[in-house]
Amino acid sequence: MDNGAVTTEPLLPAALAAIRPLDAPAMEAARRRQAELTKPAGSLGVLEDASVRLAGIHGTCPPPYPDEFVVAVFAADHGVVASGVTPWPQEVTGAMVENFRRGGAAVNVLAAEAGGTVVVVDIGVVGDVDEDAVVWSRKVRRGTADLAHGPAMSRTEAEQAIEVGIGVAAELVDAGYGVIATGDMGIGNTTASACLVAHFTGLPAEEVTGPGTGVDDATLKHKTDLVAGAVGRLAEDADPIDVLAEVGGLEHAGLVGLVLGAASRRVPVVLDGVIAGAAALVVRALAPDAVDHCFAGHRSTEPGHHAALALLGLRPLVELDLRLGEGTGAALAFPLVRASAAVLRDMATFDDAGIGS
Ligand SMILES: Cc1cc2ncn([C@H]3O[C@H](COP(=O)(O)O)[C@@H](O)[C@H]3O)c2cc1C
Ligand SMILES: O=C(O)c1cccnc1
Repeated sequence: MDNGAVTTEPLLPAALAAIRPLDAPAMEAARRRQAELTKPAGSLGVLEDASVRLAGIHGTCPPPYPDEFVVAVFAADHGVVASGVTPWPQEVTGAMVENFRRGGAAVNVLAAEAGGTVVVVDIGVVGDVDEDAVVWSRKVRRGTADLAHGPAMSRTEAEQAIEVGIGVAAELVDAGYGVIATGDMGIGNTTASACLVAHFTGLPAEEVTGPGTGVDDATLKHKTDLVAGAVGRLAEDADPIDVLAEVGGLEHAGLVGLVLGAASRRVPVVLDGVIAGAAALVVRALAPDAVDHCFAGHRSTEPGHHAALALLGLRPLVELDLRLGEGTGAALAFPLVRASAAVLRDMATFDDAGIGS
């Protein structure tokens, strides 16, 4: 790592060892309590399911009410931009990091609306990025190599980036955040996402490659062919971290670590769009129980996100045709997760209210 950080004990083995299935008795208690609350059984729909999941993650019913949440935006550049998969220049990644720092991006606005904080992790932006309270310097390398022509990064770099994510999760949990939302910034990252989704779902590139920030038909065809070619280099049973190194991004690897780290501490994660969904597929391959600690904040219009959520078995909390990333969909969904905890904690039971059921 070129940030001078000295890695001591690797964090990944300990995180994987600490991840447990959801707590079945706490989930059963939450289901029983939902049935006793003053409403027809099941009438709060997905909110009831969310409250049961929260109880299972925390191992208590009612689960703690999450006052605060943080969006951890992992930012990195992608060598595949040189292959013409996005209309935007690479410099936009670093420029958006400065926009996040100043509070001017969509995720800043939407996180603030929901009472959340934004932290940006430079895990691989090409240009120099200054560190402060908002932007954390954790560069593993300055952008990936072009995945069209060979591995995006080495396995060691992918592992380092996962370690960064686990470390960030630990810092955020220690700082008291009760829910962590995922965010991403990286011009070109919908191409790497499509590769990950195609590999892990086994679906053809045409079904999981989308326009990203918006490309014309010819560019979408080129992007799709490029994804098919890159995924074709991977053995079906390839090790998930090798897959990440071959066709993923540094922010994907960071997000893998973030989810694993949060799950290992029994802290819920709200996933954002296709970039988070692609990272969660790597998580699923490494530690399936960690996926149960996640909520799908929303479903983006990118086709790969539909495919990823289907395989993850996660139902999106909102569907608003967003196609931005940054953590915007996760920030919008956080109040729903919080509301599900409030229902379990605050609603009266039929007994309390003296209403016969
Ligand atoms: C100004 C701007 C702000 C963004 N915020 C998130 N993204 C999103 O778009 C990019 C992925 O799309 P593609 O693969 O087509 O390049 C990522 O940076 C993602 O975070 C943005 C993109 C732009 C241009
Ligand atoms: O689904 C997303 O998060 C997304 C879609 C398009 C571009 N950037 C992100």
